Amino acid sequence: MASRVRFSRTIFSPLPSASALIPSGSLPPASLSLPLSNPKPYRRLRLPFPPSHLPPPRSSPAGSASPVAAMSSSSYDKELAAAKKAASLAARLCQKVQKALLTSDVQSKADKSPVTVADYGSQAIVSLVLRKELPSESFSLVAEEDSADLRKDEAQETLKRITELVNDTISSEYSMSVSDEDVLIAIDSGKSEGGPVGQHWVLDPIDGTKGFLRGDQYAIALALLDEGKVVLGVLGCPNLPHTSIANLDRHSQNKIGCLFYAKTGDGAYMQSLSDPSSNAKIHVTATENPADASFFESYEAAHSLHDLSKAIAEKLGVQAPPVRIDSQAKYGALARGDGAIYLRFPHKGYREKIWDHAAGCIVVAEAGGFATDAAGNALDFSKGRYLDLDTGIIVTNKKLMPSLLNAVQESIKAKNQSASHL
Ligand SMILES: Nc1ncnc2c1ncn2[C@@H]1O[C@H](COP(=O)(O)O)[C@@H](O)[C@H]1OP(=O)(O)O
Ligand SMILES: [Mg+2]
Repeated sequence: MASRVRFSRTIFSPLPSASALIPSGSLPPASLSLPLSNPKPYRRLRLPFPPSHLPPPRSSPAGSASPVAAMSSSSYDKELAAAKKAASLAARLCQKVQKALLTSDVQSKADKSPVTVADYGSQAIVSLVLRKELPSESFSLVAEEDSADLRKDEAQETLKRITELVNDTISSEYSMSVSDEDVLIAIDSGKSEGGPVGQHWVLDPIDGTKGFLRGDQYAIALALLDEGKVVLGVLGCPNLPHTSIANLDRHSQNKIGCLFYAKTGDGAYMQSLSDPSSNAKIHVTATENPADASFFESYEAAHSLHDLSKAIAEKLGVQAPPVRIDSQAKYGALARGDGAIYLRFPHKGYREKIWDHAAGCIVVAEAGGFATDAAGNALDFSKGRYLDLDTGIIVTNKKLMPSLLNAVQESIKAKNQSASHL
């Protein structure tokens, strides 16, 4: 029996009433309306949004096996500060939308429009904040969304809601206001192809859309690549409890909302999304004995082969049931020692994107863990928008990795043999 880590509505802090968020009866079912704070005398924002381009090539250290770069710990300080700010504001926007979704009687859970609003809004905020905080740098963003659908006539109401939400959210930090067109341009700055040369931001504006719609886990995942290596990563996990999910029953009343961050050579940290002063260094578990280990996998069976994970866990001697949660929140939870292993085996034909692993990968690596593909190769983020992978992704601490890799390879072999006998 899997341990399904679900988070009911009761875990959210006191909510505004649904009617405060959605005018009663005035909206069609697919609509989502959020309140605007009192408008301030905004200065119109005109950001330079050049088409994404690559900075001139720099001499790069010879490629090491690690996807995480080795740099001095003073590097990337201002980039990390900007990334934390961007992910925190994007998380705030997503929280507003999820609260409205969960408290709305109008909205159907199967309706994808809230996630659309939050996806686009989150991507626009991250893009705007990075440009605002790092104005002099060339800017390349590899991100999940583009504005093509939002530019269609039928999407204009949605676009207006997104712009309102973005303005409402950034008004807590900036005296500026953006137009619909600014939002579209900000979203489209995420069209970069990435690659091995120069610096590229990598963003999943909402990782784990299924979890977001269910009211469960999701993450805002932002990383920076430099010469093909991940040099920093930030994971905003608005619904993750501050303390271990391994003891969820005891801590079910605990506060939620975590921001994980890491920069190459500097360790991994966690802070409360609502209280930046609360940061603490985190480490993966030191568990060497698989019998003491627990493992994470996707909540959604469509995202990862649960049968294969079960076979691997049995072969390894893991006793605990799987802990199933959505999104890169799994990387964050593993990095702070909630569990020892993360197994991910997408169904045949699925291509992993770099934004689904870059931030999680450096958070775990800086916490003392390691992510590889099922053949034991380090993940390579330098090949563009996709990771070219052998079969799956496994994550654990360095002591457990050899025996885990062995169990993974034997289990895959056994699965392939039994498939060839059918
Ligand atoms: N068919 C699929 N197989 C594997 N992963 C998928 C599939 N469809 C979407 N995903 C992505 O898997 C990641 C979440 O997986 P999980 O929560 O199971 O770890 C998300 O990045 C999600 O995309 P998205 O970011 O659009 O939600
Ligand atoms: Mg994703």
